Amino acid sequence: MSHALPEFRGFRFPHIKRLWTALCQEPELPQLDRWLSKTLRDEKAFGRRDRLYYADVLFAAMRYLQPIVLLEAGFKAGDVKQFPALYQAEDAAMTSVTLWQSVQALPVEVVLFWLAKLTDTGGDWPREITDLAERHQFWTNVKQVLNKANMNDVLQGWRPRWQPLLAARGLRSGWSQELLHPFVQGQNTRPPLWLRVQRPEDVAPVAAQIIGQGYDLEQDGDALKVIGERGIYQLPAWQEGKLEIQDWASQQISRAVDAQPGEQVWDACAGGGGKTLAMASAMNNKGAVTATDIREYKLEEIKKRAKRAGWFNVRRFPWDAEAPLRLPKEVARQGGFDRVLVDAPCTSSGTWRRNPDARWRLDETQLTELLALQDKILHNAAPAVKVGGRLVYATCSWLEAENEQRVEAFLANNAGFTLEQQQVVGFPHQNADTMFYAVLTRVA
Ligand SMILES: C[S@@+](CC[C@H](N)C(=O)[O-])C[C@H]1O[C@@H](n2cnc3c(N)ncnc32)[C@H](O)[C@@H]1O
Repeated sequence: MSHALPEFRGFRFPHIKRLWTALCQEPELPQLDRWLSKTLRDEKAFGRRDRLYYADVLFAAMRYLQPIVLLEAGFKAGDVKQFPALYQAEDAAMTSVTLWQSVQALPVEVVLFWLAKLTDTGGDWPREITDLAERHQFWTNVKQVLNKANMNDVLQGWRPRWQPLLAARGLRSGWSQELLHPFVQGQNTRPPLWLRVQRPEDVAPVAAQIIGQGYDLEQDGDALKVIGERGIYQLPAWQEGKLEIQDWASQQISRAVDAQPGEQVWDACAGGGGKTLAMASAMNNKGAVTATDIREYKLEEIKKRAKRAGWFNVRRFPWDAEAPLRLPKEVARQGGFDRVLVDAPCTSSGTWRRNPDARWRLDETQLTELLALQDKILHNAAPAVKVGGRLVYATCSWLEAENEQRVEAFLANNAGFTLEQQQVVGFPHQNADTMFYAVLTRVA
């Protein structure tokens, strides 16, 4: 299930090389989707299909960064038997910084060669590659030795050091052995586009409109899954504000909050407001949603989106989780919020399918900092929940350390809360991102 690329055609190489070389000028591992939207906007000579093609190639290369670097190192070392040991050792020492430095040092044609092998893409070979026969032979041999060493997954861009983390997730969530391998492979495929319709009465007419425009559509309850997403912004339903793009796993988190009309709800880490809007939808302009975030500019996005959707009960202000929130008067009067969502900053490991560069950023330092931040946010958000109210802790990560272990740490210090349920939702059970939520009740 590798990410299928159209066959390489030599006339496209100069453009791929130019784009890849420009990408490698970035001093740090770049966030590819942002980089692409900025860069491709300036490529006036490209048509729509060109843009999609070049974006696909760069996305694929980003997914396979580590195997590309290490295959070249192994080829240069020339001892195929030692390749699994070399891979293990390099993986143990590699950080996002050293990986990116190694990528920057590789000739672009070498990147394309290994990318073609890893993704099973046929077509032309860059003419700069003069040792093709030896490279083909090395590839055939490498696959055999990795297979023998039970290390096939490294050719999916899966780091050996993630193996125990995935095993722990499998154990905790009861994923069968048969699910673990597709989970790894699935990291190299993009999930489809999921849409949320603002108002329940619009679901059927909007679905009919999307199908009428020639899209393939599947429904999971009220969530709509669109295949062949490109051009969705032209739909009248989109322009009329009836639709939001929101991953299916993310929709399940807002549903777990179960906001009711007339309640006081706080979205503590609201970001651009994906979940704020979903909760406002459920409340239908009755009661209020308070959206906060440390980054004030993100809250501006919520203002626009709420207006577009016709929700007038969303208020916004910055909050940086250094201390508990000063409750708005009417919330204080009722003893706190009815529901609080803490959608915490995390490694985003559950979004690797969409943002392939995020996987290479996951390292010990990043994780340690995030765990402390998650504890702090949860600890300082909790006092705002009224007795009898609900606290939902969520991440877009599948790592136990960011999820169940944070909930355990919280419960150990907050005896007034009980855990109702916790689970990972989305991929591999659904074709979506992978996310986690825990539902807690304040009992005292
Ligand atoms: C996972 S994102 C939120 C995504 C958002 N809920 C959505 O559905 O679109 C986490 C958010 O936490 C915010 N954040 C990071 N550190 C914070 C802090 N110390 N206090 C409050 N928010 C923080 C980030 O700015 C980011 O927007």
